[in-house]
Amino acid sequence: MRQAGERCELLDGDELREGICRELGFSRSEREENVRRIAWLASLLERNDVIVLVAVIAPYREQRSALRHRFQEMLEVFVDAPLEVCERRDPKLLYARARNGEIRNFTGIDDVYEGPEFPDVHCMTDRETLSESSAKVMRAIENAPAHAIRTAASVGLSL
Ligand SMILES: Nc1ncnc2c1ncn2[C@@H]1O[C@H](COP(=O)(O)OS(=O)(=O)O)[C@@H](OP(=O)(O)O)[C@H]1O
Ligand SMILES: Nc1ncnc2c1ncn2[C@@H]1O[C@H](COP(=O)(O)OP(=O)(O)O)[C@@H](O)[C@H]1O
Repeated sequence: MRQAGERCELLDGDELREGICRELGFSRSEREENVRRIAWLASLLERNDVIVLVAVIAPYREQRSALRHRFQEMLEVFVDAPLEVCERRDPKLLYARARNGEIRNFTGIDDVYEGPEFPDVHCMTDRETLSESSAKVMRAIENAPAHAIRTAASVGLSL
């Protein structure tokens, strides 16, 4: 996206949990607070015409839908894979640690994940390549009305 001249930013749950969300754990209220802070940051960036990719678990359907009104435009991307595929990948060995009881309240093992019923983009990562999944996301952003308006504004059109 940057190569295409877009102003964009990636907010990754993992990284923000070492920064502005440092003291938060994984109880329901802490996950909600984590997502609330990240959404607040994303809305500030959006206000400044930045396209923000928010890579968080955000496990609660109700909170995700409540956040929609905070944004001029929000696309919900479901990065989906069956549990057994996640466990096979296990790049950080967290599933293994959750299975042997070292980590409690782990999403998908002993904690809830309420998948979106009607995501704007559905990436079935066990059946598509990384570039197919990212192309889907890029297409959805390009087709989003707010993006079209911004692009038109930057070339001097009015919609
Ligand atoms: N108990 C438990 N459950 C889920 N995830 C855990 C847990 N403990 C640590 N981790 C690591 O934290 C990352 C998920 O953090 P998020 O901020 O995205 O989660 S949430 O939206 O607040 O639910 C997630 O990072 P990613 O692997 O990059 O998704 C995990 O590595
Ligand atoms: N289509 C796809 N989209 C996203 N990730 C994929 C896809 N296919 C395979 N993967 C793999 O899934 C894993 C995702 O791990 P990671 O980046 O740690 O995810 P997260 O930080 O979102 O939990 C990586 O090993 C990645 O290569």
